[in-house]
Amino acid sequence: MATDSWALAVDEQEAAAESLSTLHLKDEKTKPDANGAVVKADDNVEKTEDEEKEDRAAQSLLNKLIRSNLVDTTNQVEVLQRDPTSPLYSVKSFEELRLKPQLLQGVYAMGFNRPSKIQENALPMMLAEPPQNLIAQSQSGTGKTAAFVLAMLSRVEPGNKYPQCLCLSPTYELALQTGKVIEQMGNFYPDLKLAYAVRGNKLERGQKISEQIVIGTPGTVLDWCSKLKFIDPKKIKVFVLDEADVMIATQGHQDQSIRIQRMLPRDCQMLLFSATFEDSVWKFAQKVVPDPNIIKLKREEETLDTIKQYYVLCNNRDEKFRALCNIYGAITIAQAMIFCHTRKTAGWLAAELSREGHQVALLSGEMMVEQRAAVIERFREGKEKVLVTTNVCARGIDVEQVSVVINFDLPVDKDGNPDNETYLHRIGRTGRFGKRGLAINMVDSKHSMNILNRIQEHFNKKINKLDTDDLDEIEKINN
Ligand SMILES: Nc1ncnc2c1ncn2[C@@H]1O[C@H](COP(=O)(O)OP(=O)(O)OP(=O)(O)O)[C@@H](O)[C@H]1O
Repeated sequence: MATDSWALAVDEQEAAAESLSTLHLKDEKTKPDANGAVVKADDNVEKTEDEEKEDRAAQSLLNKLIRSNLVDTTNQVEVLQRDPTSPLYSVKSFEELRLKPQLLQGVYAMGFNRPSKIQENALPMMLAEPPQNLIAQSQSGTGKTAAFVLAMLSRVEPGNKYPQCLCLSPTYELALQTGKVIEQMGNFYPDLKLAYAVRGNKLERGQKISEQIVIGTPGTVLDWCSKLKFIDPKKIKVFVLDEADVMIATQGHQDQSIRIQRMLPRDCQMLLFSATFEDSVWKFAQKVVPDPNIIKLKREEETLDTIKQYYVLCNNRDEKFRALCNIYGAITIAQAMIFCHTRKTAGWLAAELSREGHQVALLSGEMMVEQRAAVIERFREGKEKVLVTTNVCARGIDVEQVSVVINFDLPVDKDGNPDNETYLHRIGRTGRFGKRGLAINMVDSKHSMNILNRIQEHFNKKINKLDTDDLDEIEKINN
């Protein structure tokens, strides 16, 4: 039958997509290295960062695992109302939202005192009557998950034993993280139950789900709504599509999400969240969220204004290492991050630095996400003083207390051109953390000198030469 064949195709798509997205999570043949970090046994293959597929889902999970509180931002929220003539409400306290007492209790029990920047505008919109649709974009850690969980919990009726809120996540692991927030915030609803529609969660055919909130990945949710009929989509009141940017990066998820959305009643509230908002996300968002209100919160701009930048001229990798040791010998570096172009160089450098007696942490692409989160956590706590990493691993991770950044290799894109954006992100600071910083670039060829010059021109900021054989000169840079 036609329906069976597409359901089968969906199955296959999701299985393929999930095996891709869990690539970094699988325990491959691993062995602990000198620092106790786990690295794959066969690490001899030279892989450039560009060959390492950027795994957005893994990155997103990593961010969630290492985040302990809200990312504060001074940028203004941009609001586009569906009906521009209606007054725009924003709230400065949770009390103003007139939440059910048990929900307010849950919010306070989580330690939230006041709404975050995006929540100030998003919450009144999401809780309005009649329900309104919303597309919201803000960087990771600004309170999106907490906002839509609150919206679901305020609409759910625990007395009704069937699914009323449906939340789509790109992966099983991300679904679990959101599930934890629902459980925490919904802690004071004794009858509230949560079901995970994820691969491997098998139910008997013909069964109906009694849980009021279902969270899952698109393929399985689609099966549960259509082929298996565990969920009656017509009874869904709130539909959340989380991490839309990650979602559309996975093949098949976009179509599946749209198919699910088509089964929902017209008056179902549709909410979509994304950390970024490139064209493809925007197009997708418009397909799944009719008549939306739109909220955008710009990322804090990074600048090089408070950073002293230097370069060191070397002939090869060993000389770069010696220069690094000289720098360490001359100035006191509380904590440094060192970026390498390949995993292999990163592994080699970490081992050499350990041999020299440094406490080194290595962040490498083949580590499982949880292990990477643990390494970052230890580094943040100051247990290690040097973090050696490739760019792919460190993308999007802020370690605010790092004052020295060393580009052991300069950032280049896949065509070998300077990657200015990555340079800025590695070294730059946002206004808020405007502490002075020090950046040292290692140059080991004509080609890398050319890259450095182009970076210099791009930012119109001078990068001074540093002679690492002259200890007095090195000492001066730290003043
Ligand atoms: N109003 C608030 N007050 C204090 N802490 C909050 C508030 N809202 C959320 N948080 C906390 O801030 C952190 C980030 O929030 P949240 O996970 O909702 O952000 P997000 O934008 O969904 O980011 P991500 O997509 O990475 O999860 C979490 O630890 C959360 O518990």
